[in-house]
Amino acid sequence: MMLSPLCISVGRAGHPFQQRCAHSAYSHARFQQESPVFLLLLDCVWQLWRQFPLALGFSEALLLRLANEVYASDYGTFLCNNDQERCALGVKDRTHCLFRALLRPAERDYYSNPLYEPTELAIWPSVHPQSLQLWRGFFLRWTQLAHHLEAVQEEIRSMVIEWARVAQSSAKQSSQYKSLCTASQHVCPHGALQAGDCSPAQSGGTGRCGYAKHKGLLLDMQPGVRVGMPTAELLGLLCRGCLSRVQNRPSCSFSSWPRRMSRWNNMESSNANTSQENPRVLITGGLGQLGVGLAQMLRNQYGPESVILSDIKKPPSHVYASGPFVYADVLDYKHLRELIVNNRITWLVHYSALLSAVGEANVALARKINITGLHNVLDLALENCLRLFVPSTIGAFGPSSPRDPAPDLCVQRPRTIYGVSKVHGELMGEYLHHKYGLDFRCLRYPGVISVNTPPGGGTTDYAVQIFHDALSTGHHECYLRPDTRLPMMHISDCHRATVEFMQTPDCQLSLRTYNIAAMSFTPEEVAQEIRKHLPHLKVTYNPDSVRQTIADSWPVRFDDSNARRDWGWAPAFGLEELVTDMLLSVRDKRTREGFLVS
Ligand SMILES: NC(=O)c1ccc[n+]([C@@H]2O[C@H](COP(=O)([O-])OP(=O)(O)OC[C@H]3O[C@@H](n4cnc5c(N)ncnc54)[C@H](O)[C@@H]3O)[C@@H](O)[C@H]2O)c1
Ligand SMILES: C[C@@H](O)[C@H](N)C(=O)O
Repeated sequence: MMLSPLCISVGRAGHPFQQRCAHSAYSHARFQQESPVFLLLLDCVWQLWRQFPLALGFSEALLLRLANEVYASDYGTFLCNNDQERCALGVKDRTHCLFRALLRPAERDYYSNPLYEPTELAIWPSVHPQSLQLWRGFFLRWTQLAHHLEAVQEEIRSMVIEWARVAQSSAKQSSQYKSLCTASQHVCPHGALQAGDCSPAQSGGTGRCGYAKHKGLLLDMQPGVRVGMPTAELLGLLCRGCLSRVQNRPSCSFSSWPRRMSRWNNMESSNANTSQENPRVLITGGLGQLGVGLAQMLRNQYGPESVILSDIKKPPSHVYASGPFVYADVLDYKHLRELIVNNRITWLVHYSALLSAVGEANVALARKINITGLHNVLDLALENCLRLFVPSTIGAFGPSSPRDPAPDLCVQRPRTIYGVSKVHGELMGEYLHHKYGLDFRCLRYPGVISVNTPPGGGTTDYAVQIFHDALSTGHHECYLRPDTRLPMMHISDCHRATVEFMQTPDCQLSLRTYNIAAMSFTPEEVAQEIRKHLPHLKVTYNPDSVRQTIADSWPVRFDDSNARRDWGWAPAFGLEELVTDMLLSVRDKRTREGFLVS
């Protein structure tokens, strides 16, 4: 702890403890030199501790102990004004040192912060008056409150110990973990919940399983563990959905939980309820290549009425007949808000965007839809406590990014407005997640290959068109060079990844933005694979400079190991399966629509 030597100095440097507090804060007499400077220091440290509960290695209990010891102590640590006085009186020989006592293992354990996460990063406390709070643990220590503080600390400690124990028996645990963490089975100690959200704390709830993670703390209780009231309160604190209830409870000593969560204090979390029910999903830009199929997959799981497709264009009749559709322009904030409120939306999937090639042709519009539209959606998600999914893309990387493979975290300097807007989306979402707890989730999709809805003007579109050409004219003119390798994915893998990711409990996510990968091929390789079925396919190459430049700046492969590890991502389609499926589906579609099939 660094303090300005001009203001305060601590310990050996010679803070005059005797003058400042010898006559005790409990006495009515006041001497000229008396001043609770050390107490002020402790209060400052407590403010830091409160704003950054994971950043300091000690607990509030240590600060309270020091605050007491400085006025009335069995130890000699705070006696006298300086070393000279202490030597003259033989304080060191005739008394015991408090700090040595505090370093004994039992004491050390007791005063350590079980939530402590070492980090290299500097912490920047807020010094706004509204950020500074009354140190209730000290100033109201004779009231009921203090007892709860201890109880909660004890609960945290025992849960951390329990977690360490459980983590050790990992083989059995990991399979249990996987199965228990699937959304349908996920139940927290407060009652049933899914997808990582939490219902309001209920006293004495019995957890069939319990998962709570708040910034690195994973609490994992065995099925059948009886959870006492303080645990339920604690878990309530650690789970976003419960914050409002618990923080407003006067007996809860954590009423001063970090400021960054204060947004949740003032509102009833809709997720608290909805986590027990099916989500209610709104998809923006839903009539593009990806929206209709995703809606179908979600409707199969949650019922047709639970998913609303929206877009600014007229839906084809089969889409209109398949479930709710509404007109929604992402640039119209008020209307979007009305839709979200009136339909009690809990998940928002934000698909509206101009893709890479179209975006370059109309930068102003791309900026508006991809950035202004995104801001509207982020604000609405935050306001209404929605789980927000925003797709990103291989296009979020640029020529200075590692290309083979591109990891989740690396330099991102895309050269398209599309890519820039996507990086902006990733960063804004993550920022709001870290600052306000927004449940932001983002997958970087590869080029997606589908049959039913044509792609909306991207650089990877050739990989869809080639199948249609192969089955119609037998000739495809490719706008990319034959050796342009890009990550690609079958649409059903893309939808499955999205749904699985959305259902993953918060506690399993170590990132908010993940790469997902399935395969990576060049135009020549996909043509070769198609020729195994249609040997007559002819492909000519006429590279388009805009799209070729874009493709050359993108990764050739994605590293998706984090997605595989954290939430079990695994693609079902490789190139061979993709080609077989695409040829079948395109043939079917063309036949149904009365087109010639070669
Ligand atoms: N398709 C892919 O290969 C791919 C790959 C990576 C990421 N993505 C991302 O997935 C999302 C969906 O992609 P897609 O392929 O379905 O895109 P798409 O271009 O096919 O569809 C986008 C939809 O947004 C709609 N839209 C445009 N302006 C709008 C506005 N103002 N308000 C509401 N809607 C508006 C369009 O009408 C269109 O239906 C996009 O964000 C895209 O960046 C797609
Ligand atoms: C890759 C993806 O973002 C989109 N298909 C595009 O090419 O723009």
